Amino acid sequence: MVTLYQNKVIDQLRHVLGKKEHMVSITIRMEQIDPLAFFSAGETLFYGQRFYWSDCLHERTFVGLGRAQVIKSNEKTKKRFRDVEREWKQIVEGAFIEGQGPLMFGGFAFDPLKQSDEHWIEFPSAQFVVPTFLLTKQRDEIWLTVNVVHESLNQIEEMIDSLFHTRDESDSHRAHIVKKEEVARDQWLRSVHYATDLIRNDAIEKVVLARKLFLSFSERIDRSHVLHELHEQQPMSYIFAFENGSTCFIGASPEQLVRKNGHMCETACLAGSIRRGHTVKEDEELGRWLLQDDKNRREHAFVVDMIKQAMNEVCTEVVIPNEPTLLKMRHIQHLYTPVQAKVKEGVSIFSLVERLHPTPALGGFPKEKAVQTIREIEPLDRGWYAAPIGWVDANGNGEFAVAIRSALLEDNKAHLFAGCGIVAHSDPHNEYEETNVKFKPMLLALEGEQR
Ligand SMILES: C=C(O[C@H]1C=CC=C(C(=O)O)[C@@H]1O)C(=O)O
Repeated sequence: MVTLYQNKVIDQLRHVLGKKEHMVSITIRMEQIDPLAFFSAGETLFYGQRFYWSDCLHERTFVGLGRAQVIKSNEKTKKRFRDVEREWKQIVEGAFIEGQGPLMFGGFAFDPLKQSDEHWIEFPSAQFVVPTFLLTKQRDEIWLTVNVVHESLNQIEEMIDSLFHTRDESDSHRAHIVKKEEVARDQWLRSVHYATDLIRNDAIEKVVLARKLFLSFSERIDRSHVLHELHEQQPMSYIFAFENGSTCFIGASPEQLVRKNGHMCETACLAGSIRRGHTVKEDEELGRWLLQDDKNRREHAFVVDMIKQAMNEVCTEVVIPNEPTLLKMRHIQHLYTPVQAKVKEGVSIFSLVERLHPTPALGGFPKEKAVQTIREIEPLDRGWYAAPIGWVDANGNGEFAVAIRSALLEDNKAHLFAGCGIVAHSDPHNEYEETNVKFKPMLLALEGEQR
């Protein structure tokens, strides 16, 4: 089987390498291969240059290994969205394509104006990569795309050899947690208190404040294993990982930012939360309470109003139900309102992302004031947490999730992030408990390391 793929790829490349276009992109159909196994197989050759994405409906899974092209922006304004769009168009136009074509994966920082801390040093305000190898699983079909810029046939042949010969490293040692620290807990509680004062004084209407949990492990964290745990434990989430040098941003988010397919697009309002119950009865009671609770309905309404307005500006046929329903994840339930619309001619996925980020579910309301308040009073640098992460294909279709329930992994360290929406009657201790529930997906996946 190995030589079959190798031969197919090499045969196809032999005919097209040396074309005058800058990048050659070919795609072949493959037999079944597990995307997580492919991610793991890339460890030897591509550690620090891998990504993983699987959407919440399991419609598409992407694994990227290596870097054929990188788009990067350190731009601190909204221009970063347009810079990425322009560069992506140039790459696609300059490529020789056989098959489905290249795809890029990446994301944006939450707030490039926030003073950055050293942990996020490898994550600029925008970065996307076109991988050398892209494995696509769409429904039950598997495709391998190879994007070549400089490599020779021999190099590609060796890489494929390595990828399809790597064994499953199930005998590897599991790292266990040796230290757990709540970062700036008291400062965060004070910030929540301060934010409620600002809101009561009409300086702002809603702000989302996040905090951090720091974990240190006995040895290097096995990223493939964490992805595996996230898949097992959070099957209804977007599962993502983006490696950049020695660090990896990873998570299991329930929140869609936007999906564009041709003229159609979708987004979702997700805000307002309560834990899951221990019994079916308790769970239903908590859900009913959430649907009727004024504070949570207010938090949710800010998101619906803002998204409605943003979509109406660039879309037609915007469909938004009048009442939220419940979205139940493993540890938490949220108020949820799905949105569908038809995009106006010429509106790209990048402009949708630019318009929507950050929704009041991650920033607050009004948007600019909320982001500025976060910049001033939140005791951490969010980096890529709570920001758009996702993919765009050669036709401009794609999907972005909001990167929450996430962590930044270093070698044997993990920084976990969780936040919650603060409105006038928020109680700092209840909000603190809510962040504990929101840490759970990443915490359990990382603790899975020691099971
Ligand atoms: C900011 C987070 O969640 C947001 C998404 C859903 C519900 C939220 C809430 O109820 O506060 C938050 O707005 C997080 O998980 O870190």
